[in-house]
Amino acid sequence: MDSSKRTELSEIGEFGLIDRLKEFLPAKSDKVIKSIGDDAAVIRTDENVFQFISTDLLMEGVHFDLAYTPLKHLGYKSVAVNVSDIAAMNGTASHIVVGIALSNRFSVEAIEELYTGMKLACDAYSIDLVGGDTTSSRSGLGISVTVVGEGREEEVAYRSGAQVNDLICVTGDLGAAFMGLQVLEREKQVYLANPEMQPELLDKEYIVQRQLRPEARVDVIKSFKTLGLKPNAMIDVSDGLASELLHICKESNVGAYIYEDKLPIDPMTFDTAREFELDPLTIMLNGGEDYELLFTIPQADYEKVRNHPDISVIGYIKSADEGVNIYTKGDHLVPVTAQGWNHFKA
Ligand SMILES: Nc1ncnc2c1ncn2[C@@H]1O[C@H](COP(=O)(O)OP(=O)(O)OP(=O)(O)O)[C@@H](O)[C@H]1O
Ligand SMILES: Cc1ncc(C[n+]2csc(CCOP(=O)(O)O)c2C)c(N)n1
Ligand SMILES: [Mg+2]
Repeated sequence: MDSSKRTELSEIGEFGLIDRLKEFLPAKSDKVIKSIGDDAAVIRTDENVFQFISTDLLMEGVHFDLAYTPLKHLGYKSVAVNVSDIAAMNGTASHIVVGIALSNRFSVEAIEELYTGMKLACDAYSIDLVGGDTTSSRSGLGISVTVVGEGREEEVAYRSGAQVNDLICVTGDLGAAFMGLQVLEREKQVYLANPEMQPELLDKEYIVQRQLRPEARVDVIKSFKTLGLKPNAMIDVSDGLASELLHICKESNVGAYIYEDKLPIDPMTFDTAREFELDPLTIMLNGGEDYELLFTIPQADYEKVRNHPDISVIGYIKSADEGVNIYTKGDHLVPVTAQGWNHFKA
């Protein structure tokens, strides 16, 4: 690392920074099967049992706004987003440790509310919270969760495993969490302008809940086992479909074609996007925080997913020289660019 030169974080963005750290920190032990660069690190523990480790930090003002985020939901979400990274490896989460940075603006009851949400998530995902760290903060609430899990060697799905001609699949629907956030921000502004006004959230329940209390798709991971399906590559959608597809293509050294008319969107997300004069396609591609799974499977496995209610086939893996493109409804072929969430990028 050249420390005589000053490079702005905004020049390289979050992913450029991670690439540099990855170069700087090659793994020493041959037990490290996958170091920096996937949804979780993969460590060999036993002959064919692999352990996963991943961590996610949630910062007030960046990841949540306490003006409209109930602490119980926040506790649930901070666990769910971590479990999601283990699911993205086709693994099973087992334990978490939790660090919290607090100011004395929080009461003991408020912190118990946060932990009630975490406990609910631990129960829902059958994991145990086994430790953590507590510190004071002068700049808002911070929640750091580290999760460990495991999986069998032959079942692990890396970002790097996509093969030319694979089908590209995504679970659930896209863009709902982003539109939920827009609604919450709008209601916050209305409230600030006139505290007498009641928030109008009743008809937006689904998308608001997708923002405040997302679920990790462990249900889909379980159904892979029942279906006898092992994705060639997988990632969870935290920064937006476009960004995650580009990660899979970069790591697998392949290209991709996806189809706008195959992308799954809930009618409430679509209608709310229109209400906000936003393009539903942009929201589906770049919204972020969906915590759905994006994965690729061999074409021979099509029958296994064809009638699955929670899986959409959205395109094909192509060779790298074909690029990563989307066929829009007007039949235009447009390059997919990552305009989703990227810490530091303007
Ligand atoms: N500060 C860091 N130091 C070392 N490795 C890092 C750092 N930040 C991220 N990484 C690693 O970079 C890879 C990609 O991280 P990233 O946070 O983009 O993935 P993710 O956890 O799937 O996404 P998200 O944070 O949106 O859930 C992971 O292997 C992660 O462990
Ligand atoms: C108050 C507030 N502002 C913005 C957002 C949106 N947001 C924050 S982090 C992130 C991507 C995932 O983060 P990471 O990559 O760190 O896991 C997104 C889409 C929000 N939820 N709340
Ligand atoms: Mg991830």
